[in-house]
Amino acid sequence: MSLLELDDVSVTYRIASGEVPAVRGVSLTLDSGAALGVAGESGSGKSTLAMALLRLLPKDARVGGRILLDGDDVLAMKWGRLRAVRWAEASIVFQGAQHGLNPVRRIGEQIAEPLLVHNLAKPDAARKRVAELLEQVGLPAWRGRSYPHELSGGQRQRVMIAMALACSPRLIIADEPTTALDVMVQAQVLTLIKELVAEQGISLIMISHDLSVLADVCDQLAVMYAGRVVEHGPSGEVFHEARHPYSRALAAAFPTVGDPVSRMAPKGLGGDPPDPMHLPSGCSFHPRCPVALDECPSLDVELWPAGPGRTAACVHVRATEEVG
Ligand SMILES: Nc1ncnc2c1ncn2[C@@H]1O[C@H](COP(=O)(O)OP(=O)(O)OP(=O)(O)O)[C@@H](O)[C@H]1O
Repeated sequence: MSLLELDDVSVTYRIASGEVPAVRGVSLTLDSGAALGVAGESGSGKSTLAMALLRLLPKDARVGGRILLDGDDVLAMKWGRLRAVRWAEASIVFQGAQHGLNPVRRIGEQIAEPLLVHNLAKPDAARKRVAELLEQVGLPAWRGRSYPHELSGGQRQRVMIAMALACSPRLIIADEPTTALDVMVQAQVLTLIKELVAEQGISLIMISHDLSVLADVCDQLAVMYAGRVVEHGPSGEVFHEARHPYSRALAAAFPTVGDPVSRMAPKGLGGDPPDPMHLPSGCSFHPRCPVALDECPSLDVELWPAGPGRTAACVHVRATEEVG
């Protein structure tokens, strides 16, 4: 059984001027110990999807479809069960660690908190576990007595990872975990995440707009555009031989891990991502697509088979696979 199964998941935000369909019909699975990367430009729905997984969305968000964590229906969970699942079974590392830490409490107390709150350790055992966790993320145990402002950005992000690991979750969701860091520190934190996944058998969902970072860390990649998955498959293949023109543009935008141009629009793509309240007809990507056909504005796109273990939502893929 998969650790996580998303079946036709959609998220719509209700705002004063109408409804924002931020995530549309996403179906994905994640096996135990596997790492899935979710890529896409700003606004493609990546963070909304991540937050939906642990029901962390604001009240104005309506979630549809099914999210199964170890066979348990997350959307139907009672509050008490959901609290236990967060941290103890699955935890999230957000970007910009400085905002996730309490500035007036010592690092060690903050790492110990989930252990104590979930009754997973008594204070003495929690102290030992904090020292162990700090070492695991490459920080000396005495750092537990520091305050967040005494640490660098990279060290703070390591602390956030230690917090996420505290209750030994089976799944970590990392939302742009290295975006706020400089290139060298970014590479160190990525290496740490890779080691944790490989050595501790933790499953990972990593979100980034940088396909090269995801390809480096993850086994599988899902590329999102305008709330939909437009390509999915083994990460090396999606990165090096993308079948969807949008994934190709994303891959070309980030040739090396940690490229500082990472906030720029994908190379070769004109225009901006569409406003979700006014999505283009047919394939949402057609107004920016360099290989669009006359039929694309009225095409009913879906994820078509694009080779072994791969799918892509592009008319060219459908045509090739039909012929092949
Ligand atoms: N609370 C909210 N209320 C209304 N709309 C929202 C809300 N949060 C996000 N959105 C909209 O949902 C869409 C998806 O946003 P989301 O933050 O999930 O994208 P993203 O791919 O994670 O982008 P980024 O990389 O910039 O974080 C965007 O159009 C965004 O404006």
